[in-house]
Amino acid sequence: MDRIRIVGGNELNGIIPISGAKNAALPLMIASLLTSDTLTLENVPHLADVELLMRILGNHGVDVAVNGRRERQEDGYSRTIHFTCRTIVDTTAPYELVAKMRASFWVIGPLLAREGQARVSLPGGCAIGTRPVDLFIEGLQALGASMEIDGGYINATAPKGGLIGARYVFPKVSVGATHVMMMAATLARGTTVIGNAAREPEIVDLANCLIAMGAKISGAGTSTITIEGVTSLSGARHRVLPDRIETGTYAMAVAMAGGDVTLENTDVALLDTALESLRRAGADISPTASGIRVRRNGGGIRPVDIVTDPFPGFPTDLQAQFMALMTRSGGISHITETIFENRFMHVQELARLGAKISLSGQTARIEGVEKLKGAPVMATDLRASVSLVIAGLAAEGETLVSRIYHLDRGFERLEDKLTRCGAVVERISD
Ligand SMILES: CC(=O)N[C@H]1[C@@H](OP(=O)(O)OP(=O)(O)OC[C@H]2O[C@@H](n3ccc(=O)[nH]c3=O)[C@H](O)[C@@H]2O)O[C@H](CO)[C@@H](O)[C@@H]1O
Ligand SMILES: C=C(OP(=O)(O)O)C(=O)O
Repeated sequence: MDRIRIVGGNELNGIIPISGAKNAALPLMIASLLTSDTLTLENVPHLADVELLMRILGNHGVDVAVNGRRERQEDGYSRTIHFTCRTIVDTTAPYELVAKMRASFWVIGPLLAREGQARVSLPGGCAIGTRPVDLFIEGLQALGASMEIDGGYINATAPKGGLIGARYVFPKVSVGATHVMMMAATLARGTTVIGNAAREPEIVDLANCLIAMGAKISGAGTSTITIEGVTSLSGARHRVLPDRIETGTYAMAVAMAGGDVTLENTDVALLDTALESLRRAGADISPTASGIRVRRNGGGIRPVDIVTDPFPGFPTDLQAQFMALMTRSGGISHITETIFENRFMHVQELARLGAKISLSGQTARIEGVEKLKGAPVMATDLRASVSLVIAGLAAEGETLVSRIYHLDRGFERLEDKLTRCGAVVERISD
């Protein structure tokens, strides 16, 4: 199994191109199930999750054509991909595929809206909490669907004549359930109003693509989204928005290792809260014409407390990376995780590098240390894995990160992007 070897101690200097967002590309690809025309997506990152979703969509009858591969290598292998689903050939999403990636469960919305039925396995995904699907069930029930759990699958059936628009207020903010409800409602009869909707930029990106396909949606990016159902959607061409989690991850890597890096093809507005926390920690951050310049020269890392929250709060997907940074701060910081109850799997691995972290409920107390020392580590989820890479950049000697298939789910050309900025990072294939 591949591992990543990092020799710490080098500053990062140069340019890192930011890829299209995994968490936008996935729902956008799924939206191709809503139309018999071609949906063309530009800036699709080359990631294991994207490849897997292509297979899952193929199973439902989506024809996938890739072009533009490596058309601009500097942009990070982003590809333009055409998705065409003339007819849905299978409304079942099997366990073998859905168990590997949680977002694949989201096909339930378009399948139900277009075909009136779906049989979708209960999902898997990163091991960061129990991650139930009650909100999806309640939301789709509000649109008139009958939802039954049978043998690990959800059998969903729309009323005769299709889903019916309704007003539904989520009892808790959910990104996935908002994506699904929004997609399902585009083809429902009448108007749907989603209350307490997720406001993440990826929701806005999906809404913009659906609008380009002919959907009538207003309010995406606020907590109330209104969707007026239409009878059919057409094809469209849409560019996937920049990955704000990848952006924040590299910004934290620079803050950790020191240096001066410009993150290209991204936007400060996508991660205000996280960048503000980084500024308080001592990084110098400024917007450029096409991205963000991050610097930390000389000064130490200051301790900063954070609490994760739905957008526009501090993203849970950057919590592990920020914790890695705080292990080298000049004091004590606290990190509280409010989204996922089991998202501290990186704590014991960071401890192998010499970090001093104690946990009390959902809060970690991090006592900054003078130095970290390289060690073999492994991670059990995507963002935890990259937090170990960040720690390794500042650790003395060699850090070997195993189980890096997690990293390949969400970081395009990670070792290449870091190496070009002066880090010593290499993939070892055993
Ligand atoms: C592919 C993708 O975009 N994944 C992101 C998405 O995951 P995902 O969409 O799975 O996360 P949600 O926003 O749905 O989860 C938020 C919270 O709601 C809970 N919940 C969710 C659904 C439900 O039916 N019942 C329920 O209780 C979850 O267990 C969690 O505690 O948003 C998360 C929160 O920003 C990110 O960490 C993930 O990277
Ligand atoms: C948790 C994540 O992904 P998923 O929702 O697919 O498990 C993530 O992107 O950090």
